[in-house]
Amino acid sequence: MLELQALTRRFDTTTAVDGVSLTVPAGQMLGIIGRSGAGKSTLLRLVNRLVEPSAGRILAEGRDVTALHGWALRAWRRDCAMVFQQFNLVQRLDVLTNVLVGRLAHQHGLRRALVLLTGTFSAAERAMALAALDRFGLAEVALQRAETLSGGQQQRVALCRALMQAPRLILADEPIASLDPMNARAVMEALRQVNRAEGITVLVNLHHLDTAREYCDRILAMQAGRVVFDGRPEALDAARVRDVYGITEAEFAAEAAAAQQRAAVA
Ligand SMILES: Nc1ncnc2c1ncn2[C@@H]1O[C@H](COP(=O)(O)OP(=O)(O)OP(=O)(O)O)[C@@H](O)[C@H]1O
Repeated sequence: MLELQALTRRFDTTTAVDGVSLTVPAGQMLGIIGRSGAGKSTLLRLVNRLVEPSAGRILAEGRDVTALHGWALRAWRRDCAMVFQQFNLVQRLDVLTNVLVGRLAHQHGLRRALVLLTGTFSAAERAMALAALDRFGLAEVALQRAETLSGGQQQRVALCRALMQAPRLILADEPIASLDPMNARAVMEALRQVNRAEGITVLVNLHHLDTAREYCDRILAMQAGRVVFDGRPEALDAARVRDVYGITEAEFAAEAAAAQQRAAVA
């Protein structure tokens, strides 16, 4: 179970996340929605401490994550795999190696240095990476350079890399914002599969309400750093959207489409 207690992050005059309190049961698929600048990315990055809180606490199974440092913080970050909007693969490397990179989180000291220098992973690790790729229909492209793959394929490779960390939590920051609808669907299906099959908790930032409704157990809507809705997807109907955001669902969707277009050309 993940618990956020009055979590706050300020950047100069902006309060990106403003006193967010929330409990996420293990195995939940939580969709976080909000207009641009609502604080979604900052919230995710607070969870794995890529961004440090200005105030508040994060607890994981009762343990104070906010107080961790050194190896314990590294172990927490390994528990929280991150999936990014732009995939963040090494384009000139082959797909299999990109996936194996996720395993580096489990290597330390001399062994890690050796792997980094020589790129030699064990047969067991390579088999694990291939199995992950195979699960998402990507085994055939394992030896191709990442740059030869479509965006949707690249994002699924990034998910395989995340799984190599053997995470407890996946933090997916706008994972489908740069993808066309078909690829977006494939990536959301893959995320759901991982959530359902392994019971990995997923926190996923989304621009599209419909996607959040279709795939998530629960939706958190943010506005100006605050939680303005937290509940079952079906409770966030058109009337509630208007209530919460002061715009219609169609306007919300149009904004999301514009954001998606900006992401695609970025
Ligand atoms: N490193 C930073 N320095 C200064 N301001 C920041 C920083 N990161 C985020 N912010 C500000 O905090 C607010 C929330 O940003 P955040 O990226 O978390 O929102 P978001 O909901 O993810 O938006 P988007 O959907 O556009 O990615 C914004 O006003 C943003 O400009």
